[in-house]
Amino acid sequence: MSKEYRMDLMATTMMGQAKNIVQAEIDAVCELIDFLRFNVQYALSLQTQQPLSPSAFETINSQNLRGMEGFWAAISPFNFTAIGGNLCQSPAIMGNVTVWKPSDTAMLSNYLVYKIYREAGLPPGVINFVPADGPVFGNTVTASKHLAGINFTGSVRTFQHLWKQVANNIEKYRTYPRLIGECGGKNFHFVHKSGDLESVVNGTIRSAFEYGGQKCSACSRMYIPQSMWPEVKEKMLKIHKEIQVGSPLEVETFVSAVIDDKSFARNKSYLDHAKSSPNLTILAGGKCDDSKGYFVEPTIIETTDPEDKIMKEEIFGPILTVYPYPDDQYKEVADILEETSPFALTGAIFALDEEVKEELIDKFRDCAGNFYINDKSTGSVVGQQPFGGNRLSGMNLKECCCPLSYDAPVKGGHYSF
Ligand SMILES: NC(=O)c1ccc[n+]([C@@H]2O[C@H](COP(=O)([O-])OP(=O)(O)OC[C@H]3O[C@@H](n4cnc5c(N)ncnc54)[C@H](O)[C@@H]3O)[C@@H](O)[C@H]2O)c1
Ligand SMILES: N[C@@H](CCC=O)C(=O)O
Repeated sequence: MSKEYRMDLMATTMMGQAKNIVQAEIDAVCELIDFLRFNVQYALSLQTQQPLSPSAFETINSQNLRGMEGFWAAISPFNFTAIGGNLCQSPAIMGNVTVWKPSDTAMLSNYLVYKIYREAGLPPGVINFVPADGPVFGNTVTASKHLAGINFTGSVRTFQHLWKQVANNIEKYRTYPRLIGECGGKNFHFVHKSGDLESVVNGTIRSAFEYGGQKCSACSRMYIPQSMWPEVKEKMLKIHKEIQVGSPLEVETFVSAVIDDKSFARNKSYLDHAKSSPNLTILAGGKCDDSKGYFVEPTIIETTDPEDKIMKEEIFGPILTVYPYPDDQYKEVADILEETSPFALTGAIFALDEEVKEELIDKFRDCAGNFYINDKSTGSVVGQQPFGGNRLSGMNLKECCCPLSYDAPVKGGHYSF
């Protein structure tokens, strides 16, 4: 990809989706290129999987991969330019036609991705870029008898709605549509008293607040031993004071506005809940302002109730809630975590005690599609930490089914501002 296009992809992602320059590069350039490279290599490797031919002198058996009849609907979220560029092109690489509906709030960068594909030689009619209202698009594609599949990333609510629409129309289709959905999360950091304090502090600040907590993998709840909390809190509050909130176009900005008015209202409702609930104390942030841009302060909340709704529901903004627990009760608290939320996208444990580590890995095996050990819950790299959620977060469809995709060194999560 030319330097000009890489710059344009970053610029459109910064302006349209309010990513700072670092986050825009990770997403719109690096991850998109990684997806393109990975998908081609993966498609080629699928071709090599052939059935047995036990008596090759008499019979040669073969299996050919071909595109499906009809079209795939690719429906993408606002938060990653690379995800839009991936959802539409991965079915196309396998020989399918896709109709790509970008998010209403990521149109500019996504259109540029489409133009780059066309300029790179993609024939007309293979990937069809169709900006549209979500429900109008959903109603239209699920009513078509030619629907071959849906490649969706976004919220649980939208995916379940689409699934129901397909079920209601099931008798109309020429072929059974394949449904692929990767959805939301309520990602956790679970700290044991043997965890490395600096990794906890830096990893949690990054995971909770990079891109304003609008990565599907962002940490939004943390469980920490009471003995560690005072020092971790002090260090986190110190870093919090240095976080720059502002325009994504300013190079020192760490957190910018959330994506739109709906997101602002959702974030505000959780801040209002925190202000009125006796179980919750706002330690830092807590304000929001939509007079110019939809700004929500990076917020750290402490809770005395690990089952408060703020520990269960996806907020998708820069709001982190921390539950300090009695040090000797980590097993009981792990049980609570396991049951608290219907999501299971990403999670991380911070523990250096080998026995405890093994115990927690086993305990949380179904709580996260991507599981991190002594590292933050965000930042998966294509081909290195295959991504996909469990339970309501997704279908765990990754190129590798290993539930423990990443065992990082203890210092792996370090970061300096
Ligand atoms: N698991 C993952 O890999 C992953 C990655 C990124 C984002 N997400 C999740 O995505 C969500 C944030 O993205 P969002 O706000 O764009 O999600 P969303 O569900 O609001 O929208 C996703 C897409 O669906 C479209 N849509 C909305 N209603 C529709 C309908 N009735 N029929 C058809 N399409 C419809 C939207 O226009 C958009 O293009 C969060 O829940 C986040 O966790 C998950
Ligand atoms: N690759 C991203 C996940 C994408 C979801 O929004 C991460 O792990 O940070």
